[in-house]
Amino acid sequence: MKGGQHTFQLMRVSGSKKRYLVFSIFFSMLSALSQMVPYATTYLLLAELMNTMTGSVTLEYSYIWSLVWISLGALVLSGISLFVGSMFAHVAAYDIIYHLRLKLTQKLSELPLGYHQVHSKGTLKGTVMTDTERLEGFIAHYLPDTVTAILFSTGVLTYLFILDWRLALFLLIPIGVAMFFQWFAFRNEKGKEIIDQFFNSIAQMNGTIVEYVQGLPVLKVFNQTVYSFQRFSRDVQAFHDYGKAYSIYSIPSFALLLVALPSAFVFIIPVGAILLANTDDYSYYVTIVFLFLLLSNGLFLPIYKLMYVGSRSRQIHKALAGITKILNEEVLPEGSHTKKPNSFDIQFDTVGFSYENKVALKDVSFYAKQGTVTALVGPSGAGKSTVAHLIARFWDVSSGSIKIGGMDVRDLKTEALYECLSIVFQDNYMYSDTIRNNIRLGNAQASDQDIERAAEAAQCHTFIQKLSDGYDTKVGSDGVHLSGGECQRIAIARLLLKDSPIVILDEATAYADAENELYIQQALNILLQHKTVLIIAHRLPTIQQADQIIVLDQGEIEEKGTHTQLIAQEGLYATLWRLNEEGHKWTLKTGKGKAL
Ligand SMILES: Nc1ncnc2c1ncn2[C@@H]1O[C@H](COP(=O)(O)OP(=O)(O)OP(=O)(O)O)[C@@H](O)[C@H]1O
Repeated sequence: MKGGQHTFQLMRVSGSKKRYLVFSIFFSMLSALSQMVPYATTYLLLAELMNTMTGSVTLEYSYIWSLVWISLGALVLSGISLFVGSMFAHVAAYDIIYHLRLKLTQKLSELPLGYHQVHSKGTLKGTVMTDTERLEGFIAHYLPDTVTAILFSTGVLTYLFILDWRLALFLLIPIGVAMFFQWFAFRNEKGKEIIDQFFNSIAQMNGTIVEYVQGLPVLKVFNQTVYSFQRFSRDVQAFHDYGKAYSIYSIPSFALLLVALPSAFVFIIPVGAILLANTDDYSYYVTIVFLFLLLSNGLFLPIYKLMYVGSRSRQIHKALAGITKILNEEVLPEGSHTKKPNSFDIQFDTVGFSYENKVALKDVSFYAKQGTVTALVGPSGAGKSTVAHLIARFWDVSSGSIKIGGMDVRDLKTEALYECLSIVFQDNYMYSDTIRNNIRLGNAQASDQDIERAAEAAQCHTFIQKLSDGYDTKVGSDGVHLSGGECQRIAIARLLLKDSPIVILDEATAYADAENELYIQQALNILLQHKTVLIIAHRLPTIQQADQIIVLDQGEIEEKGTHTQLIAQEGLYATLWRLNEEGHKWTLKTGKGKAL
């Protein structure tokens, strides 16, 4: 049975203990066995009554009462075991989900940063939260039901075959037909495709919902409604269409199941009548026909539950596939050097790199001396960010090598590499925590004085002090809202605390307003002192003083030199510089063509 395979696969994957699950299975089995007892006692009771009616024995009330008490005791035991089994199943489920979520988040933190750039946060969140929740439901609710249903129905059917195989065969006809159609509906290629499309549409919608919420401010500014957000409405529509298709597809087989399962008596009564008409042992057949009628009804619920679990199995299979895909994702090989290099110059040696099917860098070689500033410029898509990201091992180079202090970045342990460098992005993430703790991320050992000193140097001390709780003010969803420039300066304070010898600036001041840009520049000047700096900037005046400017075009180095040398060369850089200057002269015009 797929459910059992899934559960044990889950336990293997999550590394959780088998104990709770074994207890759960044990008590579910005990419950199933106890459920069968009242049917056996009913059979004995009927047999006793028939024997009394035919005059072969006299009715013994003490025997009848003992059967009644055994039935009641078995029902109570069944209820208690079901409860205990279900409790253990819940504990097992939460234990597995707990370990699975830990493993997933651990794995996500081990995956290269490039992985997170290309995978939607919504889809990852869907796998870590929704898929694991689905598994929780499966283990906690369906597993005890499945164990009980399988044991009960096979036990009862075997017993009925022993009593009379002819009646048992006729009892099996409606059950078999219903089970076959149900199985066929969910196991054939069309069924699998419809179920896959439905669950893929849920995952897709999860991804776009997160994106939609993140992009809401932009949508509002442009006065857009949900329906104009094409991807979102398209995904919601797809979910609706596939959900409808899934329901339409699955309803007939479920309807058949609901009609066929309780209709076994239609077969048992005529076959029973024929058997009664042709037997000498009348009282025996009256007893078992009665028992068959009783049990055909008793089998309905467990078989219905089994079929229901079967119909969910593909969903569980998909959730498990999503989880194992992340867990099996390849991490970059870990280097063996635990200590950071002794020096911090950066050397690119004929570096080539391709994204899945796109060449981004070809034969890129340059040397950035320790303590100097290297600027990367070039048209959009030239490969500037790729160069910066490769130093931080967002991915590994396809060919050539990148060395820090003469040591290949692939040979450094992740901690050693990230001790060497810091990256300042355009957008800086603030955790839902106090400002103090957000800055302390740069160095967990930093004292409050260190934090304030860093904040002062990063030009954010003054505005932090003006906040209601100063450094203890919470930021994020349930705290104050900070402007992009303020977040940027807090991020710089964080990096000042970290004090890494290499700093990469990726369009760090691109969106800052004039006042913030001045503050950020001042903060950066302090951060960058005596560091090896790699800076990507579209606004060329900001990198005019760089020790070396590397001009990239279509993944290749076009020119290299200082600002003066490159202007003199009159190549691509000189053209970009001219365009930049013209851009600065650009002013908004009024409707009448006058400059504002
Ligand atoms: N994750 C990715 N998957 C596939 N292709 C990518 C990916 N990231 C970048 N590229 C492609 O690689 C090339 C180089 O991209 P890169 O971001 O390095 O350029 P850039 O010079 O930094 O551009 P910009 O100035 O616009 O930020 C581009 O053609 C881009 O489309």
